[in-house]
Amino acid sequence: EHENILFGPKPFYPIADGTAGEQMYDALKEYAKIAGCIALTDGHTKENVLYEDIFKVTCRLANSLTNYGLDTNSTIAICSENNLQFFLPVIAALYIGVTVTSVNDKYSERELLHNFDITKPSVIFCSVQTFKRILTVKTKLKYIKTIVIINHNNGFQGYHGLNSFISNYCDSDFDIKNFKPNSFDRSNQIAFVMYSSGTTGLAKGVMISHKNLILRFSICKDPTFGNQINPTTPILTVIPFQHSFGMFTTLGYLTCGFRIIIMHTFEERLFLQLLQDYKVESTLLVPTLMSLFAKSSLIENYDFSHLKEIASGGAPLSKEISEIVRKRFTLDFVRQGYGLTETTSAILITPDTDVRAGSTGKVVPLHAAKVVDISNGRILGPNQPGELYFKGDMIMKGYCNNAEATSAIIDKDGWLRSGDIAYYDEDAHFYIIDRL
Ligand SMILES: O=C(O)[C@H]1CSC(c2nc3ccc(N4CCCCCC4)cc3s2)=N1
Repeated sequence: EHENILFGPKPFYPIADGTAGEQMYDALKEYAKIAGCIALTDGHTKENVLYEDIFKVTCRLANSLTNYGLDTNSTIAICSENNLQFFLPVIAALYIGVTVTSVNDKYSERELLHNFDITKPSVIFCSVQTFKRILTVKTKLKYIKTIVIINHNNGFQGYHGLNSFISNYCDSDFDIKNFKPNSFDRSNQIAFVMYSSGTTGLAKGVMISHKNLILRFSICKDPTFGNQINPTTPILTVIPFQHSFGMFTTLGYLTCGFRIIIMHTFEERLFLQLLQDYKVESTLLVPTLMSLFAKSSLIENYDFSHLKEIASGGAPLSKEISEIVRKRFTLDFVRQGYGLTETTSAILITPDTDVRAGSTGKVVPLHAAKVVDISNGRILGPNQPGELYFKGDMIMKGYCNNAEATSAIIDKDGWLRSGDIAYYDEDAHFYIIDRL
């Protein structure tokens, strides 16, 4: 009965122990020892944040959150555009098992109210830019205890900035040498709640466990499906951190010690200038930006000799656009990944040595896929289109407080329905055809 079920290969490295918070802590502690090792660079302001800064601030912030009264039953929200501070509350929460829910920084108050109604966060970490909307929403929701403005040191209008929150709640005798992330059951503890409309219209809360997340950490280090682990490797990303694609790729990059150049708004000239000036080796794009580069007249003006890969995700990428961009950047291949919010991150990824034009890749380690005939439920063989199903430890725990919607998408054997029509070729490379 394993007929026509496609399994990913063994992981290159065995799955590491510990929660996602413990694994992140170990990685940051390691890179913090490399003097001057840069973690993040703001592509707009050129400001840098070092691994040792992130390590120190996240440990102090975790201690502050604990003293504020948060624990593994608590949820915090992050509502911010891409910036250098975005991951500080996220990582601090991972250390102590506080659940993080990330909401779209472009959302209206009504959309924010709907999302917060699902997750009921007690503290909202926002930016100067989102503060006004968050303050209005807070006045309507009694379970929100306070707001912290992450890209402001001292805060304003009676609310703390990141530094003033820490100096107010961190142990006065805090010594980082004594700080340790909490240990808890990584399979059950919810690390994130992300929002997805799934196969219906209404936004639901997707529960991602620490176990789901450490599988992403493992895959991003896999030489075939991810990147080589060379600290300081420059990566450029414009993917919104608030969405699964940007959140889990960037967290993965931090566990690899990469130098991540970030943008909060896409500007073509700046993007190309950053690729050149920082000798970027890999960059993440979405298909709309791939199409823009397919038509761009600026590419010839820059030197991309260090660029090894362009990787696309977040939506299907046409073979034509992929080929045009590959040639224009004189690359051997453009890599693709396919994932759903419900599968944490990419569950199909082009293996870097075997990229087929138009294919979104092969099944990642420790997962399985099958293509099902929607008329009779039979599992199909190669080159026969049907509905894609997935199974494995990146499949979400379920939808927040919505057992009915969960059982509608994950069956009793743990197979998740994708809602996408696809086929695979004789060598198990997958091709997405359409949305159901
Ligand atoms: O389409 C979606 O709803 C979102 C949910 S999470 C997601 C993806 N996550 C990832 C994570 C990584 C990648 N990569 C592109 C392929 C090259 C190697 C890995 C990076 C592609 C994707 S697409 N797509």
